[in-house]
Amino acid sequence: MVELNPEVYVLRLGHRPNRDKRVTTHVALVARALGASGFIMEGNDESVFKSVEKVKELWGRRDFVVQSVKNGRKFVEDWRRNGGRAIHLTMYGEGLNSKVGELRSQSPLLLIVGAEKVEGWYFRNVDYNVAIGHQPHSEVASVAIFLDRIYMGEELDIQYSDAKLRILPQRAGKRVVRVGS
Ligand SMILES: C[S@@+](CC[C@H](N)C(=O)[O-])C[C@H]1O[C@@H](n2cnc3c(N)ncnc32)[C@H](O)[C@@H]1O
Repeated sequence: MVELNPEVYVLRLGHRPNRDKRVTTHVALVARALGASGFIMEGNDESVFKSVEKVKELWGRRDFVVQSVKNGRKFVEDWRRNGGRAIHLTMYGEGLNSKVGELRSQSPLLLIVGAEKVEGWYFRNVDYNVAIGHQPHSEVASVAIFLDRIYMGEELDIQYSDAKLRILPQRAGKRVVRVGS
């Protein structure tokens, strides 16, 4: 497996169980697939956690952390107190191009993404507010682009050694082989 640095975790704020199941699940799946080490959600939603656990079980990376926290602010405070860097992804922040070099040399990183409006507290109490372009789009795209840029595309070659299933890439059609139990 490729060794990716820095270590990145994703904190999802503002999840609304009646509206955000799919998007929040996608934030977590993108984080896992593109090399992050864990997904933390403020609040709880068993259906999101179940979907991610199912993917881990079949496709590997069983050590990918999936955690629910009651209070996102406290999590960020503790994270920073323990030496981690907190990065809020927001279209109002500083452009990723100007920050990515500096961020590559720091670890672990906590990426914070919202659902609707993110409280002002986060803008003031993180190490960086980083924009993935200055247009409104999506938390899923923001996490994906951030990980791709920080890992410079190496995350696309990840193979998880504890996977039960592996894809044999095809020009056309699908081939999936069972590699573990
Ligand atoms: C659907 S957007 C919500 C935007 C919301 N209207 C606001 O004012 O924050 C959900 C999340 O996607 C992320 N996001 C959207 N566009 C972004 C951008 N251009 N750069 C970085 N993150 C972005 C942010 O983390 C945001 O909280």
